[in-house]
Amino acid sequence: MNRFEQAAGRLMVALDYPTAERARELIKTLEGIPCYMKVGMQLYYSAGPDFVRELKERGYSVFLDLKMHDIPNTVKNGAYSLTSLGVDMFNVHAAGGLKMMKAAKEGVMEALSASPSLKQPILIGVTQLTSTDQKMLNQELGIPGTVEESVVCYASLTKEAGLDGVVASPLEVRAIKETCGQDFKTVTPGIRPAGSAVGDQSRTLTPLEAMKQGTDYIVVGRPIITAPSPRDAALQIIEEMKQAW
Ligand SMILES: O=c1ccn([C@@H]2O[C@H](COP(=O)(O)O)[C@@H](O)[C@H]2O)c(=O)[nH]1
Repeated sequence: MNRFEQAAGRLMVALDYPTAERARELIKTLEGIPCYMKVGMQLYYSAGPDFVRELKERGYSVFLDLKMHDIPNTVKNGAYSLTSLGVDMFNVHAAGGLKMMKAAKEGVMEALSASPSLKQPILIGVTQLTSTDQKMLNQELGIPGTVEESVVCYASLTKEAGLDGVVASPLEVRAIKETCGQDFKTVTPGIRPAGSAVGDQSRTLTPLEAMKQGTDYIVVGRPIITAPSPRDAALQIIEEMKQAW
């Protein structure tokens, strides 16, 4: 694998579109770039599992970003379904607690036992959303301490539950890896190339800065999908990622 492919495989493009048709247009412009495709609630709720199967048939790795958060039994059954669907990565909210996250892992393992040809998905916990800032954490959510402390606390809980990693901002990657180990995966949204609009994100870094923090995957939506040329935007981000090595 060359450096371009290595970097592209760590870029997750957020297909935040209302329909499969719109997502397909973007995918066409990114042809030949072996990035991960992230399917979130907007697209999944409209296009469903068929669109995930289509992405898999086209050879993409798929992160299904549905952030499950429910009682343990429900999450276990959801995890069973998503594992059976063949996604490469999916997530649950760490705020659902240890029992809920362990149940998610059980759902994965039961699906794998029922269909041994399935590949085990990477299962990750969402810590604090990258839109959450210090004031919101303390005053709205009623969680004391710093954002980093809360993120590391959720990351430790996620590891204890047997999951593979977390979603966090790139600003917390070093602290997460120091506490949970270098192999514990970090998936980081809140990526903003220099000069691009921050929007509703609160905890951001550029692609290069995020890679230098040691993140495993960067998630990029609007800076690519709303760019005049999404292909050029994605290629520029990959070039920036490569500079970290
Ligand atoms: O904490 C989180 C968890 C998930 N996301 C998702 O990542 C993308 C980011 O999109 P941008 O347009 O680059 O802001 C989006 O799909 C979110 O749902 C996140 O941003 N933060």
